[in-house]
Amino acid sequence: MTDTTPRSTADTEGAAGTAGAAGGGADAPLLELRGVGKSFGNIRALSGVDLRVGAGEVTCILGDNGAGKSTLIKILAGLHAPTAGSYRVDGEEVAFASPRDALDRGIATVYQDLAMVPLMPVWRNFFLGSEILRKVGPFSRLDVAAMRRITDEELKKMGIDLPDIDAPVANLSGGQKQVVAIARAVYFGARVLILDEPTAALGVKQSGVVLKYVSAAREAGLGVVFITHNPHHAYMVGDHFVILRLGETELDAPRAELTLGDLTHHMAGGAELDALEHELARSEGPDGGPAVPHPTAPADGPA
Ligand SMILES: Nc1ncnc2c1ncn2[C@@H]1O[C@H](COP(=O)(O)OP(=O)(O)OP(=O)(O)O)[C@@H](O)[C@H]1O
Repeated sequence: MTDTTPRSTADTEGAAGTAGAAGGGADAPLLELRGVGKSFGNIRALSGVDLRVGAGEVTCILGDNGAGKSTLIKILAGLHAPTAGSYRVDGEEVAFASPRDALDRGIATVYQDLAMVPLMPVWRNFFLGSEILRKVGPFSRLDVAAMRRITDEELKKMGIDLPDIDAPVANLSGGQKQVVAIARAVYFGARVLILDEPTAALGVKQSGVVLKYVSAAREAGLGVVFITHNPHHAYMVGDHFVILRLGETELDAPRAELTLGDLTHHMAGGAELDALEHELARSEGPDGGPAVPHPTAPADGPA
């Protein structure tokens, strides 16, 4: 199931070079966290988290509110430094000082707000912050033709056919916006895509569109970290699953060891849910009826 083929010769050389230098070995994962923790003063947001993300692999991080997902993303993206454990890229330990450092190593994060300017055209958003310029006499001008052409080509490469790349991004559906953001990250050299709940605000059909491109990114050999609340979405594309609860790893398993039912059960509370079921079963009477009458049950005897 897992394809560890690097995307390009450049990737192979880069990965092998740094991994070799750090003693990580040629088969070092793209990303690896070992025993990572993060505290904010007395608040421990994450503790003892391990994570490995390989090329051509989708690792899903699931968890309820407050589980530590955002903190984990921020560590991976170079926004937070971990307060415990180690972070390795291509087998080499890193200490990112900023998201720019992470981007330079090919780690791109697509946040829920997508960092797009709604009223600007699709192509302009595609190149936002990395515009192509051309010299006109002593001046530099935006090379609109080149940016339009590349945007169109890159979207088509990912199988995205937008009717009009001159339309403002605000006109796109939520799913299309996510997909444009993914294509943009891939074009600018992402080897690892971190997707922050990309389907959270979407309906079934639009979620399907996004999940299709998560798969496409995997097929292109990228490592994908897919953060979600939704076990159904995770199971459709995931190769590996990590569930966080209150900052700790509750489950860490490859797809082969887990059914969708298991994943849903764990997300719904796992052991806590079992204990609740057990308690509810115990409150049933010997004949299977409730030992304590249900509040809406009619009282015995004359009214
Ligand atoms: N900058 C911060 N300062 C103090 N506490 C923080 C900070 N960031 C996160 N926390 C705490 O760390 C814990 C984990 O938060 P985090 O936002 O990572 O969870 P989450 O899984 O992303 O939740 P949600 O799905 O609700 O966004 C929470 O208890 C939160 O209050």
